[in-house]
Amino acid sequence: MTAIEVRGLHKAYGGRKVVDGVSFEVGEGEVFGILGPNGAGKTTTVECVEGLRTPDEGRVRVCGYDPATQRAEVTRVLGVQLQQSELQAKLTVREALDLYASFHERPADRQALAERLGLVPHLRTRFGKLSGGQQQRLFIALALLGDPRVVVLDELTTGLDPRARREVWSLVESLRDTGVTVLLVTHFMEEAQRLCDRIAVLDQGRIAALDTPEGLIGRASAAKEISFAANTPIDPAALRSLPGAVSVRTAEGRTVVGGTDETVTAFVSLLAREGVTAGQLRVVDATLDDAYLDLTGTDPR
Ligand SMILES: Nc1ncnc2c1ncn2[C@@H]1O[C@H](COP(=O)(O)OP(=O)(O)OP(=O)(O)O)[C@@H](O)[C@H]1O
Repeated sequence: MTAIEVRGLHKAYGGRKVVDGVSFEVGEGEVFGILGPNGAGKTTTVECVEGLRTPDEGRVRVCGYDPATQRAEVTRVLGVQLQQSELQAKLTVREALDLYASFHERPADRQALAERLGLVPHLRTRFGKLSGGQQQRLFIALALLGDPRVVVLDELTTGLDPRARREVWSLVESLRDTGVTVLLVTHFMEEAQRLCDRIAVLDQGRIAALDTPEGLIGRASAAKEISFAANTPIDPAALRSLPGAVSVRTAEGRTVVGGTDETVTAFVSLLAREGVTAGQLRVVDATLDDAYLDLTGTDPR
């Protein structure tokens, strides 16, 4: 079943189009990522899904309900991660859980949720005294209080240290295991690659690509990168003419050739033929970063 449907979504601010014909569907139980440079229209898109913005044009449905006109129904099925500033510093974790539970007709079991998210030792701690990772765990708990079928997480791990980020990732993985559908907006490639079943890359209000992480990586112009420091110079033209080679550049005394498996084999033969020794030779596979850069021409960080 389709959990989220977005079809032909358009939104402009003051005559400037920021979402320009975005369409995607998220299946039940899927973790769907939205990636894109600053200002690409990611938040505007998810805010239309949440019912916080009204589309100028297009169809948006969450579990079959229209967020613009069926707010009560959408609130029952959708959980939204709050932004940090929306909680008062003096509110304790328990008070926050009680307050947000009161917004729902049939709230989830607060104690079980607190246990699942490791919040039990912090129930009496004020929000302002929680670490960044603990605050994010509380935001996830609040998003889950209505026992939602769909959760929207927008830049969930921005500002967290690597350990806290990994902790939050495990929580999202455990959400997936319970069959909850997740719409995740992120700037982190590693996060998208690890958590998402499929990813839409948004660029200037349009979907530049929509695929699995592996599918997107396969679209990088160079599937392999050979990097080395040669003991004698190699003619760049010879490297460029290697079969499958798409790029040759030098960086910090090293030469980097982008290409395919075929390029790697031909490169090794070239070294043997020319009697060149390549020091610190490395061959690495393309990553989601490479694919993202090729698709958007911008660095994700
Ligand atoms: N209420 C608003 N009024 C006018 N312009 C807005 C409004 N909200 C967003 N914008 C503009 O619309 C564009 C898209 O913003 P949006 O927040 O959707 O992008 P984003 O992809 O989420 O960006 P970021 O990664 O920086 O959060 C930006 O140029 C932003 O300045």
